[in-house]
Amino acid sequence: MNAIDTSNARAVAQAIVAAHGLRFGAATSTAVSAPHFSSDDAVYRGAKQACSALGFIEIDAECLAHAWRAQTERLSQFDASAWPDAPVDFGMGAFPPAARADAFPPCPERLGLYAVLPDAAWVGRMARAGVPTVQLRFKSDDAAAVAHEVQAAVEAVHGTNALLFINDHWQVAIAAGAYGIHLGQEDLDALSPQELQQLRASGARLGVSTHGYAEMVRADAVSPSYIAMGAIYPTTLKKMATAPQGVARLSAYARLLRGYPQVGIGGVDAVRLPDVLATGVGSVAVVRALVAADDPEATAAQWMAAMQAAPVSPERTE
Ligand SMILES: Cc1ncc(COP(=O)(O)OP(=O)(O)O)c(N)n1
Ligand SMILES: Cc1ncsc1CCOP(=O)(O)O
Ligand SMILES: [Mg+2]
Repeated sequence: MNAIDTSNARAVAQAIVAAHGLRFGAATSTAVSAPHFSSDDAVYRGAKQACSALGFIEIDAECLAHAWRAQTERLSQFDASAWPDAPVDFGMGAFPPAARADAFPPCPERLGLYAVLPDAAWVGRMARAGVPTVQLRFKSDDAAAVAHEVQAAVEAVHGTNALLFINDHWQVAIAAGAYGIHLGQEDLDALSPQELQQLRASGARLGVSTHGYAEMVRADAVSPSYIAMGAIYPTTLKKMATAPQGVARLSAYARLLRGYPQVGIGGVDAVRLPDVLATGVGSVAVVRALVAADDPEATAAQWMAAMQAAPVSPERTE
């Protein structure tokens, strides 16, 4: 490792881009404007410049830059090759998160194939096909229709081993006794402290969506049962506010979040599945790969076999 002058932000930026440009792609120059610096620290400034050049959005470049500075202080040296991956450097809570006093109830480390489904009939169908984790993602403002569909989904998994998460409609899900609830960042933001407390007290598992570093830190603050990361690839199912993350970033996220059950989602198909599994995530969530398949049961069986055969990433066993 060549010694880098850590008082020289430009040298820090160049060293980080040189070490990680191939992996994260894109950067041809460190001259990309970093719109705002919140500190004068040269490692922070150089890292923010580098992470911006590597294509990270502002809030993630900011988050990463602080982590680079924290890592450098903690190790008493700057190592451009060491992409930050210690939760403590991101200001996260104690790991493993399941041991925290405020942790949501645990769920399996490897949730396996995770089918995200539009109605209770699909939930029952995939649960009976042996899919280990299913989600009802029923988008409706009609309270009666939501209550009916959630109750039907809970009943649909009876007699199967499927773990059922309900997307968005957390109060209805608690009332119906669902295994867990999945919330996005906006859903979390909409909760009052009292509502978050009510959710915690319910005993339901909580999964949270994330789309980058800043959102992972936000998700970690509520100590959820699992963290979902995406969209990995382009998806036509949902309009995403952020660009597809790709597997290089997903691998970095998975390493940071080791200790959480992890779910990768967004645009995964049979061809892409091995690359996603190689990142170490213990679960892959899909909509179209199952719902639009010619034979959803056969497709689910193939995917489950592929996921069973995937080796546990060494990073997950450290
Ligand atoms: C497993 C899983 N991951 C992510 C999502 C997306 O949740 P959210 O960001 O709240 O968006 P909507 O699904 O509500 O449109 C998910 N549902 N499941
Ligand atoms: C709900 C959701 N959240 C992030 S990507 C996505 C859709 C995933 O659907 P598909 O697997 O068909 O791309
Ligand atoms: Mg949502």
